[in-house]
Formats: sequence, structure tokens, C-alpha cells
Amino acid sequence: MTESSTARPSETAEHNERELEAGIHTDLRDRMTYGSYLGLERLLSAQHPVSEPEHHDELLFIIQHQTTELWLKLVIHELRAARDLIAADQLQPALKCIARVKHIQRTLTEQWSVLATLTPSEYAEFRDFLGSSSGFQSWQYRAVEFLLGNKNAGMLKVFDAEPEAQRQLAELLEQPSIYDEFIRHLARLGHPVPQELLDRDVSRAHTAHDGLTELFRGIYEDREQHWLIYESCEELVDLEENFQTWRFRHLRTVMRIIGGKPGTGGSSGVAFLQKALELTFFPELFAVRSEIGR
Ligand code: HEM
Ligand SMILES: N[C@@H](CC(=O)c1ccccc1NC=O)C(=O)O
Repeated sequence: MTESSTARPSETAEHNERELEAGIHTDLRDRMTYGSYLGLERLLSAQHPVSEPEHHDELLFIIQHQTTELWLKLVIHELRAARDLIAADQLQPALKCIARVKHIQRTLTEQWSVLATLTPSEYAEFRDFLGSSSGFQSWQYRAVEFLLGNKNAGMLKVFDAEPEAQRQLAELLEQPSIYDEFIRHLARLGHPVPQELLDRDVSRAHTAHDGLTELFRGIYEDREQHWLIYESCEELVDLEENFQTWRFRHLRTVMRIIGGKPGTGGSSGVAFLQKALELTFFPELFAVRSEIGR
């Protein structure tokens, strides 16, 4: 017999029931509570399966999307803040926001494994009820792409029936992205940023500029001198990597659940999603890798 097993067990361990302390608030009428603070009544009554009879797995499908949208809301909040901090030459606090976004992205990528428990046959049993709705119509997803610099004015049309979403996207389309602000910040520090990049139409997608790759080569080759910029470059690379990993996991999940079927949003499906893997937010930060040490 071990010594610890002869010691007197605590009250809690003995009855396997924890006593409520006298100070614990139990009369919560007219007081702030967990549920009221978090708006739980609304949140938990926002799941409305459309399948008839209701399919067991549709709740999984809805909650997977809703949790994604909640996290996207925070990603947008943090990326906006990061962009504005960079615009105010406050790189260090901006990195804090970016670090948080990176953790959210990892959570979102990890979350695909939950949806992967949905088999093709189970999904086929309620897919028709989804009509023409599709993740392609997620305005928050588009907002994140816009904030990172992958602008595409054509995406706004999808939101003709959602004026508030469309307004927010149109606003982001016209504003500089986090990358635009980073480039402007470099110019303010005196780095030789090509003028075309400073004058560019920010409502268009950013495209690669050799002059910027060259500038980054200088940063990477003399990192001791430019540590904060160097660190920020790597943080941006992480953001893009994480975003692409999410896209890839989406693609693989779609492949295993609907195979080669066209999408409910009207696209070819997997082939269309595949093309997004060729998009890049920060092309020069990847191009510079071929130049280092040459
Ligand atoms: C059974 C699971 C899923 C399937 C079969 C699926 C399928 C598809 C397909 C085929 C598309 C292309 C557009 C279309 O024609 O519909 C698409 C786009 C999209 N889906 Fe999903 N999806 C699934 C789950 C999710 C989840 C959980 C999210 C999270 C919000 C999501 C977000 C998106 C987004 C943002 C797009 C637009 C991507 C782009 O423009 O490149 N999807 N999805
Ligand atoms: N596009 C999917 C349907 C789908 O996944 C979906 C439907 C409604 C709301 C969000 C969705 N998620 C991603 O596209 C499909 O073609 O099966």
C-alpha cells in the first residue's frame, strides 16, 4: 500500500462531489450573467437545419461554418488593427495582432478534421436542401482576402442581395491592404520602394514587382541591421502559409466529400478551388527566397 492511500481523503474526493462555496452567486435575477453577457440565447438559437426530415449531420455542418465565421470575425478585427498600426509606424504592436491571427488560422485548419467525419453518403442525404448556398458567398472570407491584398472587385456582385456585407467589402476594396501599408512603412523608413508600388491602385490585386524583391533581398542579407522588418516579413510569410494550408484542407475535404461534382455555388467545384492555391498575397516575400545567398 502506498503512503498516499493511507492519508485521509478530502471531503471532495470522498464524496466525489464539490461543495458550493457560500459566496457563490446563485440569485442572478437582474444581474450580468454568463448567458446574458455572451448573448447565448441568440447564439444557440441560430442553428436552423433545413433538411426534412432533419438530418442528424446537418447540425455538424452548420456549426462548423458558424464557428469558422466567428473566428473570421476576430481575424478581420485583428488584421484591421494590424494594418492601422503599421500605417502608424507601430510595427511591434502589429506583430502581436498577427501572432493572434496565426493561432486562429491554426485552429481553423485543425477544425477540418471534425467535418471530415462527414461521409459522402451522409452529406449527399442533405446536400440538395442547401440549394445554391455556398461558402463562396462568405463575405468575411473575402474580407480577409482583401485585407491581405488579394483584391477582386468581381467578388462584390455576389453580395447584391446583402447590402451591408457589400458595403463593408467595397470599403476594404478601396483601402490599402496590410501589405500596402507595410510597403509604405518601408518607404517612410527610407528603403528604396519602387514608386509604382506607392502609387498603385489599391483596389486591384497586388502583383509581383522585382524592385520590391530586391529590397527584401537587402533586408534578408543584412538581417541584424533590419531585424524588426526581417521579423515582420517572416510573420507575413506565416500568414500566407497558414491561409494556403486552410485552402488546401478545404480542397481535400471537398474532394473526399463531393469528389468531382460541381459546387452548389455554380462553380466547377474542386477544379475551381484548385486555382486559388496559385494565388499569392506577398509574392516578393516568396520570390526573395530564390535570391538569398546568390
Ligand atoms: C462538405 C463540406 C464542404 C464542401 C463539399 C464544400 C464545397 C465547396 C465548393 C465546391 C466550393 C466552390 C464554390 C461552389 O461552387 O460552391 C466551395 C467554396 C468555398 N467554401 Fe466550401 N465546402 C465545404 C465546407 C466549407 C466550410 C466548412 C467552409 C468554412 C466557412 C467553407 C468555405 C468556403 C469558402 C470560403 C469558399 C470560397 C473559396 C474560394 O473562393 O476559393 N466550405 N466550397
Ligand atoms: N459548396 C458546397 C456546399 C457547401 O459546402 C456550403 C453550403 C452552404 C453554406 C456553406 C457551404 N460551405 C462551403 O462551400 C457543395 O457544393 O456541396
